[in-house]
Amino acid sequence: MVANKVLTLVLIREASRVLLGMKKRGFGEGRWNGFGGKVEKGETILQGAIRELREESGLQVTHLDEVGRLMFEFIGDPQLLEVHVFTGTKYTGVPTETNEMRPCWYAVDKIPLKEMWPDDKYWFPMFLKGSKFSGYFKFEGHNKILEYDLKEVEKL
Ligand SMILES: Nc1nc(SCCc2ccccc2)c2[nH]cnc2n1
Repeated sequence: MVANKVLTLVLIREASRVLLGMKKRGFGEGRWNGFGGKVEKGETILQGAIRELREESGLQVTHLDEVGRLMFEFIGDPQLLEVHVFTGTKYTGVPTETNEMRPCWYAVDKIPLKEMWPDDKYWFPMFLKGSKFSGYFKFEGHNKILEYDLKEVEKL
């Protein structure tokens, strides 16, 4: 039994816009997404989220709220991805392009869902409403969802 791979995903939000990054290489390349990645040994999931945000966007935050938990299964890969989704509104710094990500602000009614992971169109509306959510998506490759379940939750 392979342990889950724990990942973070940070969505910085202002009143009517969300900061996304275009992934320039690696997992999810060519898609807009929040900022995130692997949680390293010796750091908490929250510390990993804060670190990845800083490394990938240049933004510094002192507080993030966990708003979602998403599990991803990719057919043929025994390791499940366990993605902890965070949001924050108070930050310092200016969104800066890195070799990983090209940041861009998107109005909440113009989220580029067609250029994002296919599961995002199911849970992003819950995120925008300020709900907490928990979901599981089974993928074949990186573009086809074979099955999923997703629910809004009171508590993660
Ligand atoms: N939105 C979204 N994100 C991810 S991975 C997020 C975590 C991550 C991992 C590696 C580098 C950067 C960020 C997904 N996987 C499958 N569907 C998905 N949807």
